[in-house]
Amino acid sequence: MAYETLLVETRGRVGLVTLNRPQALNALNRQLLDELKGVLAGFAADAGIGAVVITGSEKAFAAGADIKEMQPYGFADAVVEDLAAGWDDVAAFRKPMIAAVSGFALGGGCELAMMCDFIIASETAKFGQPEITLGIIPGMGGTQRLTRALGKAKTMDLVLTGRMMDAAEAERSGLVARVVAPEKLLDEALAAAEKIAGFSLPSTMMAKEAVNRAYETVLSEGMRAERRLFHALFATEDQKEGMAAFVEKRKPAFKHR
Ligand SMILES: CC(C)(O)CC(=O)SCCNC(=O)CCNC(=O)[C@H](O)C(C)(C)COP(=O)(O)OP(=O)(O)OC[C@H]1O[C@@H](n2cnc3c(N)ncnc32)[C@H](O)[C@@H]1OP(=O)(O)O
Repeated sequence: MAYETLLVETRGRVGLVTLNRPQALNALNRQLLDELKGVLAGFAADAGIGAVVITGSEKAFAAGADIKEMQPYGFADAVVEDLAAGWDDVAAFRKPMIAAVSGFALGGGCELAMMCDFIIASETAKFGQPEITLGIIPGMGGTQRLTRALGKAKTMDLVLTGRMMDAAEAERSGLVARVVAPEKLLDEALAAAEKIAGFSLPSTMMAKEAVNRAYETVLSEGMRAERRLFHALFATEDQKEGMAAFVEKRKPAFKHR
């Protein structure tokens, strides 16, 4: 299937989505969101996909939501359309998803990267929430996910000044999992995704669900959720296979069930 704003391919068990609006530094417009949601729904339903990588261009992962598209909105339009709410479907994707970020990841671009399970950044990456310079605030989760990732002080600094932080600062602050040379970015992200996709899919999905629970609940509830997910995995064929393979000193052949 052809998309106007995305390039989509599969590499083995990995789905690779490249944001493709170079003329607008991959600004996130309605069409891109619709296309991305469609692609992710396809990957969600495809048993052959075990992980996804989202990337952009060398210059920009994404320079934010499309300002030209938002410019004419009034309050009523934003409320009635529930502007930015459609991105919650992207954040709700249940298989592991990695953001491979080069260049600008600003506003909605930074927020999209944070919807992924972790971020691998090129040394050239620049993160920021510059919405304040436009007379608005982040609307795709920036004030919430950034605070959870960086803490209040750094988030206030970024959100209130609108400044950008480079990859080294983003890694030091805990936003980014790894920083790599620009030419290694995609290979590193695809290798990580391939590795994840080789594990039992129920276990990677439950690992993701359990870690995400830590963001949404108190410790005792999170522990209970983890324990139940942990117990549930003993009902899978892959748990039998994984442990048998360890004992028999061979590689496991997971069937993802
Ligand atoms: C989702 C919410 C609710 O949280 C809100 C948001 O995301 S609001 C958007 C937040 N993002 C920004 O404010 C960043 C806007 N862009 C820039 O500041 C600059 O483009 C830059 C610093 C990223 C790069 O600057 P430069 O290299 O000088 O390139 P430009 O000439 O500025 O851009 C090239 C081209 O892309 C268009 N562009 C860039 N960003 C956006 C955007 N977010 N929306 C729409 N269009 C964008 C820019 O207008 C240029 O196109 P032309 O005007 O030349 O046709």
